[in-house]
Amino acid sequence: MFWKDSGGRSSGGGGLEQSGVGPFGQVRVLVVGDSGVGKSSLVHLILKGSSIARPAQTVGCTVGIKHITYGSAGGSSNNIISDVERNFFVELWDVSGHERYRACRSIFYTQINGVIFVYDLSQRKTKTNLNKWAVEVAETGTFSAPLGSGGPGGLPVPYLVIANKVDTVPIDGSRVSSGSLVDFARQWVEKQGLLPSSEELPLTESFPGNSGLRSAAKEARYDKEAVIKFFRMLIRRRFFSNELAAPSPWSLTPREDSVLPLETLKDDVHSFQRKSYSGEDFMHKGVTPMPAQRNLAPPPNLSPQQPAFSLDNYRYHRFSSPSLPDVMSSSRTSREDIDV
Ligand SMILES: Nc1nc2c(ncn2[C@@H]2O[C@H](COP(=O)(O)OP(=O)(O)OP(=O)(O)O)[C@@H](O)[C@H]2O)c(=O)[nH]1
Repeated sequence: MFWKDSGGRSSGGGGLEQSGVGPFGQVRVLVVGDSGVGKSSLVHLILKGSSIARPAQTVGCTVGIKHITYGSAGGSSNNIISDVERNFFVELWDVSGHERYRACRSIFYTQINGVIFVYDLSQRKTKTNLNKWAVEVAETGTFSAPLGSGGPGGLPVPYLVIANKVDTVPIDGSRVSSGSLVDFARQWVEKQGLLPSSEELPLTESFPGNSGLRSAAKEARYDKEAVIKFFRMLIRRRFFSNELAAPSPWSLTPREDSVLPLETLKDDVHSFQRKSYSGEDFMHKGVTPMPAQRNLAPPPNLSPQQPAFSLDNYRYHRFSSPSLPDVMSSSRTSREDIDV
């Protein structure tokens, strides 16, 4: 079988709700990146809440389904939509990074709502290769609820960049050998003290936005809350927003220091689902921002599109609790005309 559904059944394009409890709709998220960076391990972690010891190499594409609720159980009675927590499915399309599927994998790039780019923190080449992935998806894919402005390679949907295998990088920040000549040169230059930061060395085809999330899928560590928020943002855009053409809140330029703290997270989906969208929730479990994260002025640049998640993005995005009623009170939309 060229691809398999590993997690359940999708509800289709949406609107299948029955008395507020049935599935309401689905969003589709592509998970792409070079072979071996840990996509399947990460998807397994997102779906099951645990690591997988020996993931099989993906054949073509594997589709997993994550159940998410969206809405407020304690919503105001003046607001019909926010009174109900609705059920959604997030389809995670884990596309094989192996070269043998290059010619045909674009068949999986259909009606995409968002993209998760994964690279291996110890293999710099896998990061620079994300450009190629972005171009491939942008040029050959079809999209649902596209953005007004394009991201890397012209990608017209929100995206998230996850640097996996953080466990392979020494805590002091020095890099492990990647086997790449560019990395070797970078390490040499850094040792000479010629660069203030390793990220300053220009790389051809460097992927936009050096920040993003870090994970160690093998050790079951990732920023679960941020990933769930990404999914919820996609749900909001797909089903509850009329503002596709507006400047996107996730187009703000992230800062270098916006990588989120790693935590070992237990699978507490249900308790998380009951949380509100307050900005405080984003300050993960009492972790306060670094001094440099508190006082900076908002980044000025609104384009091109940048990864959806950074602390900056959370400060300005529309998930904050004051904006939620607006979102939820907007009529159901317009988005259904682009159903799969
Ligand atoms: N050290 C370490 N190894 C990891 C981590 N995540 C995944 N791996 C290992 O990396 C290898 C490849 O992982 P996969 O999840 O199959 O990678 P993939 O990106 O899905 O690969 P393809 O299916 O070929 O596209 C496996 O041996 C994993 O156990 C991690 O966080 N740290």
